[in-house]
Amino acid sequence: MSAPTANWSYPTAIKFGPGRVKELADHCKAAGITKPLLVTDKALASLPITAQALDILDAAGLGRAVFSQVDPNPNETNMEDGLKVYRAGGHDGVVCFGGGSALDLGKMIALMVDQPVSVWDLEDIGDWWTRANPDTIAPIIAVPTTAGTGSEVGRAGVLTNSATHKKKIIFHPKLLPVVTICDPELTVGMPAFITAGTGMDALAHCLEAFCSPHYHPMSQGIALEGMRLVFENLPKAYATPTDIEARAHMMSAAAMGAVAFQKGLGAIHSLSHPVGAVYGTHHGTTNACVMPMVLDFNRDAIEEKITQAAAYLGIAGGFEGFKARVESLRTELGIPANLTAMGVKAEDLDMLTDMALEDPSCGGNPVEMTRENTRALFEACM
Ligand SMILES: NC(=O)c1ccc[n+]([C@@H]2O[C@H](COP(=O)([O-])OP(=O)(O)OC[C@H]3O[C@@H](n4cnc5c(N)ncnc54)[C@H](O)[C@@H]3O)[C@@H](O)[C@H]2O)c1
Ligand SMILES: [Fe+2]
Repeated sequence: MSAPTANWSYPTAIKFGPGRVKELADHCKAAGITKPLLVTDKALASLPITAQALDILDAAGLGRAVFSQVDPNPNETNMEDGLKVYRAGGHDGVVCFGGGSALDLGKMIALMVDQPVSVWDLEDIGDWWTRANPDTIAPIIAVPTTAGTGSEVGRAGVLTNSATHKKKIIFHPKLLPVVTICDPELTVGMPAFITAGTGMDALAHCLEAFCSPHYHPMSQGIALEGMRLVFENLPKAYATPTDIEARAHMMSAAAMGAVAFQKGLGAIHSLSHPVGAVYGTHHGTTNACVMPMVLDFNRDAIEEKITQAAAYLGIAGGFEGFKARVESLRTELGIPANLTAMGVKAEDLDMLTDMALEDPSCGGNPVEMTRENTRALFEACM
């Protein structure tokens, strides 16, 4: 099988397949966007894939501009700078082009063009999103260049509050892109450690959704098949960056992870969010680092489910076999085996524990997270 090409409409319109970025201008026009602001990050802005996307917009006569002041783990200053460019340029839509950082920041710009409330009032808590004026949210087209976060099919963006160093999940139903272009050729140039970390983020989404106790059989099925795609294709994409078929399957797995995690996330993400916010570590790499320890932490609640998953995935040895597979994948991908190796300091563990317990991902963890067991989990990760 070569890399698949397909048009999907779940959960939004997904134009999937190699080379499909060429359709970018057509989709802008169809969405009523005549003057897109392309939001990307500083490193991507100088790469040929970004020049190619801009050429496509230029050839169609769309009056585009670029905003690339996007940090990894983007913050509200990036958003405010982007909003100034958006408003000054009279733009009428956002093309989010990049990894999760650029996608999320582009979504925040689209959301906050003209809102009566602060972005922090739109955190993914209860019905806070109803505080926003939906009519001023700009249309979003997403073009992922990593295969991990799934932000391209999600209705949330992660924004770091640079004053408090807390990562906040900002939610609105209209943050779902009107069209997503999943072109695996765009992911070929990712640095190897980003291929590894983003791919493990997709696995973390599928695994945590699968283990979450909430009732959502549709997500359960998607999460299981998403895990299969990661186990089979991430080592191939890492070893042979030009393997377009493996890259395509990883793009599917990333989107599936984000679809699945409406069922819930868990301790992997609630630990990883504060670590990323405080130390600036890569999100997916941090998730992968703590994944085996979180499996142990949740063992009593998930052993049966993981044993079923292992059988489907062709992994021998039930829970232990599954955990060993995660550990060997982590080693194969060159991901640190503990948080100490990622720069986390023992003296920060109390603060990180407090922050983890505030993270909304805690709510989806199959074992209740308390101050005592979360602190012990952090220690086990060091
Ligand atoms: N919205 C969501 O649902 C969601 C889910 C998970 C994570 N996130 C967030 O997404 C962010 C992480 O996103 P990410 O893991 O995609 O990393 P990223 O967007 O921070 O990108 C990592 C690095 O890879 C580079 N890069 C990206 N694509 C490239 C390519 N094709 N070629 C060469 N270099 C490339 C970027 O320039 C950057 O330096 C975090 O802020 C995380 O919290 C959001
Ligand atoms: Fe994630």
